[in-house]
Amino acid sequence: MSSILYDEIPSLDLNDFTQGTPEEKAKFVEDLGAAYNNIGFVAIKNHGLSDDLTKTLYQQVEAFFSLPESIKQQYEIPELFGQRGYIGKGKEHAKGRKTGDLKEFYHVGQEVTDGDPIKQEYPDNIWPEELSQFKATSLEVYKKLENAGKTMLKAIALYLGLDEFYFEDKVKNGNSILRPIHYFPIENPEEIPEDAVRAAEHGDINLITLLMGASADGLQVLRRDGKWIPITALPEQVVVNVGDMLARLTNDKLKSTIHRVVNPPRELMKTSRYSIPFFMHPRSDMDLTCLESCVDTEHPKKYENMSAGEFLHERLTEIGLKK
Ligand SMILES: O=C(O)CCC(=O)C(=O)O
Ligand SMILES: [Fe+2]
Repeated sequence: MSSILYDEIPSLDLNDFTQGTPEEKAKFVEDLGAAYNNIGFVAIKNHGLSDDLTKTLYQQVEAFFSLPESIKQQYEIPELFGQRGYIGKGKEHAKGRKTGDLKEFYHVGQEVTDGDPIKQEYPDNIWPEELSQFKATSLEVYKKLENAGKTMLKAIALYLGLDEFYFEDKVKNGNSILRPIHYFPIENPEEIPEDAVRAAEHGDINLITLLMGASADGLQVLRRDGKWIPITALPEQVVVNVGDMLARLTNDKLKSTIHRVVNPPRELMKTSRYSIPFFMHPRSDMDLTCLESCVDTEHPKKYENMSAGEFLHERLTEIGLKK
């Protein structure tokens, strides 16, 4: 096993995998595997999201979070445990913490349209009436990121020595979530809890995360030697990282790296930050039992057998979204 200490996250071109020669495709798989084995994050270009679509979604998202609190609250439905719609300021906290993060966000989930009975497992999406393009734009971005995620999972499967299509049926109509986030301005820093941060250090729950907008300052990843590395993605790149479900499946061969979003310096406290992660989840019945190929005497099995649905339920309770 290699042990590279990256100073920044590696950059890859998804076209090498989808349109490249067999050599380019193999190199993509090898580079991706090395990056996920070491730091758990890469930045990719040619992910299929156009600049225009990205811009339109950001514009809709900024307009939504600018609505009066009383309107936004109409889209917060407690019975949904934050699975769909608006989730207000300070509601979510990282696992093992009590102080809420300095953010508000909105969850858009899977729209099942092909008669798959899994539709009954998912609550309906909630759409803000005030914004004419929010629904169409977020669903279009959802599809694009889901497709890019499926391609990344093909490369991951090959790296793990599995069939290229190993994940295909597991993520079909999966429980993925698109999450536009607003890290709101802090008018009076004295009034927030002393240990409150934009997003406290955490690992993501899902298989992989595709993050639009990580080019804004603040996102950092924890390197194996304990050093925090800032993410320096370009505007046209999407950052793709390993989540806890994929780490479980691979017995930590692929690393779900701890990351956080730090507060801005005091003079910038009154500014907003936006980001839009797409959390790629499988269907709830996916078995996350460690792959046999990832367990040996040097790497004893670390995780008990669990389905994706069981793991998700456990984690949502730990982060304050589910009671
Ligand atoms: O806002 C970001 O850049 C990252 C957000 C994040 O890590 C998360 O929501 O899980
Ligand atoms: Fe995260």
